[in-house]
Amino acid sequence: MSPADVARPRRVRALSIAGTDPTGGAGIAADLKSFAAHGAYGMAAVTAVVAQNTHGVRAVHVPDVELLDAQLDAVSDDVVVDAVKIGMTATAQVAQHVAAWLDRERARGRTPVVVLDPVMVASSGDRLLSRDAESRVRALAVRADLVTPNLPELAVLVDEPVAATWPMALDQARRFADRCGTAVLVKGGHLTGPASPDALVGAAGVVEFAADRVATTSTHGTGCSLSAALAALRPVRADWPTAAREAKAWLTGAIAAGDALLVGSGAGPVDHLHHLPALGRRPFTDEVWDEVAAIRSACDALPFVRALGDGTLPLTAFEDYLHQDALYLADYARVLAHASQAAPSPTAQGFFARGAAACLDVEQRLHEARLARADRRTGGVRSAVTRAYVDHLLATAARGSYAEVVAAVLPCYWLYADVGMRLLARAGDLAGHPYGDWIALYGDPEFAARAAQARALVDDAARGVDETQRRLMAEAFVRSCEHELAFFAQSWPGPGRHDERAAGDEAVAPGRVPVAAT
Ligand SMILES: Nc1ncnc2c1ncn2[C@@H]1O[C@H](COP(=O)(O)OP(=O)(O)OP(=O)(O)O)[C@@H](O)[C@H]1O
Ligand SMILES: Cc1ncc(CO)c(N)n1
Repeated sequence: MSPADVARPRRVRALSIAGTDPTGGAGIAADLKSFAAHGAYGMAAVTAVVAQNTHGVRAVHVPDVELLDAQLDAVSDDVVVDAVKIGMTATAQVAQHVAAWLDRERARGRTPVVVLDPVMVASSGDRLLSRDAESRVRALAVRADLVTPNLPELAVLVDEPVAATWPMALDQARRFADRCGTAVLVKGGHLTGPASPDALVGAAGVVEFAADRVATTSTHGTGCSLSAALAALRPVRADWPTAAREAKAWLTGAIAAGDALLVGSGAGPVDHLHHLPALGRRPFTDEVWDEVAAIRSACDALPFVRALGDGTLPLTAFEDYLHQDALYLADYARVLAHASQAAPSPTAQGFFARGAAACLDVEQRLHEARLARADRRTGGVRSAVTRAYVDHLLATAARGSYAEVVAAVLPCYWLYADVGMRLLARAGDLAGHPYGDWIALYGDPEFAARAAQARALVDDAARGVDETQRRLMAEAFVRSCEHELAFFAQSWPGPGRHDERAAGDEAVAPGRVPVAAT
């Protein structure tokens, strides 16, 4: 036995033994997607090659059973299988060979969870199991831990007419479960009416899983997908009811999301990955960086930023800016502390806590060294621009989610690292540069690395949220970028200065001189 067999696997090793569907909605393709959607490592052995699409089955080829045996042995000679899902067996011989393989696994002391979806007829009405194979499928059911028939399949298994009502179906399931000693998940997809319930019928009684019927034709492969989900989940869930409740809720969502796939013009497939909306999307920060391209160019073009870079900025304008920045950073630090408090991981918690401390420490030191007048270091009046930015951040912290807050605080890292890097590259040698200390601080690769870490945390947050939240994150980010632009612009003494300041400055505290008037 290899060390890998002894160690606990990170994922359930799940094997599908089933037929194919080149359009990916049913059979092995559906099983593998369903395994992945439930965190399992998927494997597959092909029983039958089926030419089918969302309209129906065109041709079926069942390879020699020797090839099936060889596939199954290739898997079990090499891999410990934790869960097996058996779908289309096609012929009596295939069903018999799968049963024999299960017996060989048991003889080796292996006891994978076995879910049997007794596929007999496709949703299109085409037969997928020869009639003489039906008794062999019953023999397979005896070896399974769970059988998942739809109503017509259940009728065949008990050799009775198709149940006309849900109570009749439950009664058939009860009798079949007793007869073969295997739990039955009877599926209500073929009922008519506003509901599509399933029920688990076994030794522990009947557990029903209610669900509204989704008004859709995207139900191709629902049975395959459900049985594969059950196989993937059972090894890592306490019992069948827990696994079934979870699989059913997931499947209902997958059915509802199926139409949007636009796959085929018949009965379309379900969206197995509907619960992972961020999958395959561009990272959030790439998307919003493009959204603020105009703001970034406007920042670079600001007379204030250009003059800061080439050293021609009047010192009073720089001090004016730094003073507002000190006032800003004091509140920004509070918002970072809030992000730390709400953070979902120790990494994020530590990052934002250190960020809060750094604002009050490293960056404030620049202000203290720079701002000769003590009243500008420790107090003073926020300009309207500063207040608007801080109010946006504080409001986001008060009302928004963690994801929105981190999106709102990101521009302060990222835009500064971006501007700083370019100013440093343009200035080249900072020796003798009047604002060399400022440029060195924000142009530092160390600061760029912190901005990159902030970006990664924002992308982590974006992966876990729905579309509405993602939009709110983008809004918070863009708004902060707009405030950053206005913030740089506010201290420019000449043309190009944002002039909303004079009109909207914060009320002057008694005895205080407004910044704009100094
Ligand atoms: N329109 C629907 N809305 C919600 N759930 C549905 C709908 N149709 C089927 N289901 C669910 O999908 C699962 C499969 O049910 P169904 O009885 O259709 O099995 P099946 O016939 O084996 O599926 P397949 O279409 O793969 O052959 C069950 O959980 C059932 O309740
Ligand atoms: C291969 C295969 N298995 C199962 C079904 C039932 O949907 C199907 N259509 N095709």
